[in-house]
Amino acid sequence: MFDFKNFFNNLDKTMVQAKAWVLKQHFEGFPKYSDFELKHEQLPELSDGEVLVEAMFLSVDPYMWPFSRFRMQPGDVMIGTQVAKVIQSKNPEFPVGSHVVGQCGWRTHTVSDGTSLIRLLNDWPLNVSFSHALGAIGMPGLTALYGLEEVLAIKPGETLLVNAAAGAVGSVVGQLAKLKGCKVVGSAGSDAKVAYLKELGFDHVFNYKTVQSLEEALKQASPEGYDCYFDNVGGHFSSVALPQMKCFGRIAVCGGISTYNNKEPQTGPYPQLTMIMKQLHMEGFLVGRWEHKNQESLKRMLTWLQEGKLKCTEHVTTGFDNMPTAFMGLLHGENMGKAIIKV
Ligand SMILES: NC(=O)C1=CN([C@@H]2O[C@H](COP(=O)(O)OP(=O)(O)OC[C@H]3O[C@@H](n4cnc5c(N)ncnc54)[C@H](OP(=O)(O)O)[C@@H]3O)[C@@H](O)[C@H]2O)C=CC1
Ligand SMILES: CCCCC/C=C\CC(=O)/C=C/C=C/C=C\[C@@H](O)CCCC(=O)O
Repeated sequence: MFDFKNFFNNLDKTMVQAKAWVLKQHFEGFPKYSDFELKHEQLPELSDGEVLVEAMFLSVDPYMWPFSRFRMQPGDVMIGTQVAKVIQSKNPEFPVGSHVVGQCGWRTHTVSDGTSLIRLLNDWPLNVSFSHALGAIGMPGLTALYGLEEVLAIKPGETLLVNAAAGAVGSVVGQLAKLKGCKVVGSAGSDAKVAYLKELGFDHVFNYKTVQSLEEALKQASPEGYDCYFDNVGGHFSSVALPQMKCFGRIAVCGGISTYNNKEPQTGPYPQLTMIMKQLHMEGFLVGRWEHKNQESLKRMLTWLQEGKLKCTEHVTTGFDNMPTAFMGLLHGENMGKAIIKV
């Protein structure tokens, strides 16, 4: 006689209840709560080679806006990276209790076959939060490092301008530039962020939302202009910053967050004449271009962190159900440092 009671009892134990945030419809302008939908799902028992990971920390990033438009369809689970713990395993490379970082999306639990999507966080220092694998010791930190070294090739004594400077990428950009012996000018959207950046050692910082004139603020910060510009914001800010570049200046186009929420494309002064007259070099980049360097680069970043040369600040939102809130908060500039969700 088949023991249905035992079967269903065991079935519940092996089938994990997971939650996932899906994109209900594409964002039109600034994201709204109604653009997201929380789904519940039962995950199947593991097959050989698979692991079940449970999210500990999840990242919200600006790229999720543009990437959702180009990489996702309504109904897809929101893209994103998380730090997770292996809670069930049929893959000897990922023992239960190990920690991973992976592009699992906005999910509480994920079944993975252990391929490229997840990476073991082996030998992670006990005194360093795993969450930093989503920030300074992860994709944003690498973005800062590669933008400075590979794109700008910044040299000691040069003057760097960085906007969104109190954020995950910008705050690392400024600190690394200081380590490289540069003068660093940063902009951010609150007085608290300005104070934080001055504590980090930025030479000059201003609140772009409250200055009388952005042009004057840039001139006062560096009357002789800028050798390098690490652009996270684009739009009007960059239109004003470009004419203040020194001749042969270099611009790393990292992001354009001032434009992501626009329903209509922004138009502004065209850069060509300024670029010709000042013989500027402007280069867009994606952090994945140097993936082959990530292992050595992450070791360098971790060393600077442990030596106290790199400070990592996080803006923590608690609760998986608050992911849309954290994401929209990021786009509103509510975060100082790396925006993460602690489950
Ligand atoms: N090219 C690449 O490979 C990568 C690019 N990026 C880009 O780098 C930039 C920074 O990313 P990240 O550090 O993760 O994010 P941040 O942690 O810096 O958070 C975003 C910040 O952008 C600022 N911001 C938001 N909306 C606007 C606006 N309308 N105008 C001006 N500033 C705004 C806010 O700070 P504030 O208080 O200053 O307004 C906000 O805190 C983004 O543009 C992102 O797309 C990130 C990773 C990889
Ligand atoms: C496809 C349009 C790209 C527009 C670029 C906009 C912003 C730049 C930016 O923020 C880039 C971020 C890059 C992140 C890279 C790696 C990952 O952690 C995200 C991977 C997402 C994916 O590939 O699915």
